[in-house]
Amino acid sequence: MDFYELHLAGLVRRLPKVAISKNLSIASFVMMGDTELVERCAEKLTERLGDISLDALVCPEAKAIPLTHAMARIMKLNYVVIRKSVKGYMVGPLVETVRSITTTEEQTLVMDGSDVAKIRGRKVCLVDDVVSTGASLRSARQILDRAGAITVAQAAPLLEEGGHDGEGVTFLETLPVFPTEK
Ligand SMILES: Nc1ncnc2[nH]cnc12
Repeated sequence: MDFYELHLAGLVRRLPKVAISKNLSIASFVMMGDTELVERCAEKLTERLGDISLDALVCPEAKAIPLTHAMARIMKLNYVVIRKSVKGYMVGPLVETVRSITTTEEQTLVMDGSDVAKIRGRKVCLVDDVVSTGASLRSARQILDRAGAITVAQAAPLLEEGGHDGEGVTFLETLPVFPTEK
């Protein structure tokens, strides 16, 4: 298997290249479970956000949850996770059907009603692990708008090349994409 050597937040990781189509391969980046990488990225990203005034962090489930938790600890904030399905234990969930611009697929995003109450009228930073096309950030902003939150910042350790232009996203490094080897 072919690998890409990622240098991020002072650490090095070997990411397996995975074909996502006949022509395109990505370097698979899964920081969830990598304690050292999560903690280091949290420190660097928090530093890079500077002294912006925030009331809470928000992330989509699932890969960005540990990073968001680590950042929230440093910033002494709580955080909200945008879920992908309604759970029986939720109280008055807010459900938003989003359609990505790049695919025609519909996706359901859900925020527990008690989480909506925490961020309504509040300033939040949206956190993800890797920003690719920007579709997932866009969808997340859609449900945040409906929840009445004010998204004042967006942050991710990696910005994948060839997708989102990075404008408005605080990031640490870019991640290349590759032609699929035949
Ligand atoms: N390179 C990547 N690795 C893991 N998840 C991703 N989502 C978008 N790009 C990704």
